[in-house]
Amino acid sequence: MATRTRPSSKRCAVIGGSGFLGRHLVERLVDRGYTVNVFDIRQAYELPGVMFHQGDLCDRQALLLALKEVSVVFHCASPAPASDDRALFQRVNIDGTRTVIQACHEAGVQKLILTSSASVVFEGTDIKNGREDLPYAKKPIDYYTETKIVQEKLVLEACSKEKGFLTVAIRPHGIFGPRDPQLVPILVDTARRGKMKFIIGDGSNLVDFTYVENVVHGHILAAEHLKADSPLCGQAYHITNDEPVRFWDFMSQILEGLGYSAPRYHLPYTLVYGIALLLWLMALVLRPLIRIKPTFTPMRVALAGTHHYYSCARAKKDMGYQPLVPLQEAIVRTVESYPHLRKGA
Ligand SMILES: NC(=O)c1ccc[n+]([C@@H]2O[C@H](COP(=O)([O-])OP(=O)(O)OC[C@H]3O[C@@H](n4cnc5c(N)ncnc54)[C@H](O)[C@@H]3O)[C@@H](O)[C@H]2O)c1
Ligand SMILES: CC(C)CCC[C@@H](C)[C@H]1CC[C@H]2C3=C(CC[C@]12C)[C@@]1(C)CC[C@H](O)[C@@H](C(=O)O)[C@@H]1CC3
Repeated sequence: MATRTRPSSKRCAVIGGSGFLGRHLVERLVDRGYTVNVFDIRQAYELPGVMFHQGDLCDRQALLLALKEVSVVFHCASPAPASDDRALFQRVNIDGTRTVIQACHEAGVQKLILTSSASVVFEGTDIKNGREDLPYAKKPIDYYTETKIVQEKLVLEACSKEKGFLTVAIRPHGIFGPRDPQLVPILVDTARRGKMKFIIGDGSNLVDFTYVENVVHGHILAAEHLKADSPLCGQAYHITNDEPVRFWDFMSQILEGLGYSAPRYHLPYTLVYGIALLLWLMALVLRPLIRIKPTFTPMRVALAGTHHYYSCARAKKDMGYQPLVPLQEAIVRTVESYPHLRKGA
């Protein structure tokens, strides 16, 4: 059992703090006067006022060192969705989150803020202005989503006013911004391979894309509003840009901003989804022999061809959330941040 010293409310830990969202969160926390411990399997940068602890979150002893005298923990670590590795997701998102909760108890942590995902309720059919009371997906499309559901339940069920351990889950959707290793790089790579010529479906589907600084703002508000007498205890909150946009308009704006052509030709949604499912099954069967990573996974096709946007009214009401950066400005800032991905660069 770790020896407890009184934690300061401005001392926090960010698990996954070397990642895209984690690093933006760490930078903002430092600006706001927090002392930050980063816990991650890799150290990606150095920052004054930030102490790095390298380790696997499944290792309780390693975690305990990073949680010493910490009162607030942000848990935003996860394997990348593209890894599609069931055992890894199970180990990190489920078993590892149990370990995080246990280590928080042992270290005397008072608040745990989990980065969940709005996808926990998405199973490939339209969601329009979805609220947090939508049921969890009964048939999640991929392992990532399957384990994010269990992870969120574990964290919310651990909330206990009696034990003085408060938890909340933030559900962002489609995070984008500078240094994102997923959305823009995958999009550009697909365009460079000549595969971004087609619009899946009729192109009218509305979705949420959320600028990383708004997601960070939602996390910090949640941490600061999470109190024993607040409605946040044990609840999930959507954090979005509150400006649903046509999926294909958003993609086209990023592509054209970087000098690539926007997709023009339409393909029927069911056809592309069927092909993606077939490719995914083939990749699964061949996995012991060869590792194939299809670009058009069933999850990506579902996200590209359906409506999925969420209401953030609960976050506005309970924690005074408002997006700080509007969508158009966010797109401009994002495009400018990727000069190395411009066509011809
Ligand atoms: N990117 C999005 O669009 C999006 C949307 C909704 C929710 N989320 C969630 O936000 C969180 C952050 O995502 P991101 O996009 O910044 O991903 P990211 O891959 O950039 O960051 C994840 C970090 O977790 C670390 N990590 C992974 N396994 C670990 C382990 N076993 N122990 C310690 N550290 C480990 C990685 O090293 C990485 O630095 C994740 O929980 C993700 O599920 C992301
Ligand atoms: C190949 C094309 C059809 C699409 C190319 C762009 C995609 C790589 C992105 C478009 C929407 C993105 C997205 C995610 C990953 C990258 C995209 C598929 C998530 C699945 C990442 C994990 C998050 O938890 C999801 C969320 O709920 O926010 C993301 C949803 C959007």
